[in-house]
Amino acid sequence: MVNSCTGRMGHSAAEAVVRAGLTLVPFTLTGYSAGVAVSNIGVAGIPVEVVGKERRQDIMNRIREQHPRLIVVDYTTPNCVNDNAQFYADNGVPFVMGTTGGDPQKVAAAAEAAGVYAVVSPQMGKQVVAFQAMMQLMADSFPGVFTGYSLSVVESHQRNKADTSGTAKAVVQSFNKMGLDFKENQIRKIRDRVTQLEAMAVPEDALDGHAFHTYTLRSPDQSVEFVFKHNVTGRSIYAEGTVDAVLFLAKKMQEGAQQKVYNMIDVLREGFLR
Ligand SMILES: NC(=O)C1=CN([C@@H]2O[C@H](COP(=O)(O)OP(=O)(O)OC[C@H]3O[C@@H](n4cnc5c(N)ncnc54)[C@H](OP(=O)(O)O)[C@@H]3O)[C@@H](O)[C@H]2O)C=CC1
Ligand SMILES: O=C(O)C1=N[C@H](C(=O)O)C[C@H](O)C1
Repeated sequence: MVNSCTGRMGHSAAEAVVRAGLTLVPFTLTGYSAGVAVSNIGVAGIPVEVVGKERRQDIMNRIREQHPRLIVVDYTTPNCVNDNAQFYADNGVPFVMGTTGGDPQKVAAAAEAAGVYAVVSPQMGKQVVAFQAMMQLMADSFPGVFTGYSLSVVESHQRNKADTSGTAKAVVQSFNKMGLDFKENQIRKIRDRVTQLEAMAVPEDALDGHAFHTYTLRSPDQSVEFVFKHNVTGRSIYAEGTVDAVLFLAKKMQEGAQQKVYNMIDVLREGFLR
């Protein structure tokens, strides 16, 4: 089940689910209430019924009965991510949480408390996850290595992305361990199209779907500069990674693994890539 197929990322993930030969549950949640939402949307030719909050428990009861091996994928919005995670946990349903914002620790805690399997990650793109893991490794191996250096973080995304990049926030935590004094609220968020086109060189056809990240570190005397950059256009990298996370969870469930909550670095480490 992918929530929400009405959104860009949810739709793309649902298409990847179908491409991978998995069964897409023909229901998806929406933030709208009854009577306002479109009642049906198509994903790769499959009609998917849009379900408002007032019906979500009834529909979830039906889905759980019909699909005992159900796994939910969530790409919704920062303002409902914690409520959704609690809903899945309360229903004992394993989930892949790709939605950023909200309180990711609470998302993980909800799954943990309910004993529900989950992958929670602000970044599903495997190669970007590998970069994240590399930064974590560097921080763990050489804590304080960049003490005294300055850091600038710039992230550019489509105009209607509400929150600051969850990926940038996660990478900043590693830089903090490396000795860089930098707060999440110092991340420069670019959402205006002119800057995206002119300063960030985002291709025009990717303005509605891109994730450009640049991390620049400079020594106190400005004689040394490090630049780490990952620029993504479109959404396929995340959609394919989402399917990997779903398959990884299915395997963990089958094995009855003791650990319940994972991130994408765990998925990568297990070599669970298609
Ligand atoms: N982990 C990763 O690798 C990635 C994460 N993301 C994250 O995914 C999220 C979604 O991004 P994107 O698809 O671009 O955003 P969109 O705005 O396109 O989609 C969000 C969708 O969420 C739905 N929604 C809102 N409230 C609820 C609710 N209460 N219950 C169910 N659905 C709801 C909306 O549907 P409606 O309008 O019908 O209410 C909307 O279609 C963001 O947090 C983004 O940062 C994005 C890319 C990669
Ligand atoms: O909203 C997006 O588009 C993305 N969100 C994630 C984030 O907040 O880091 C991942 C990627 O940047 C795309």
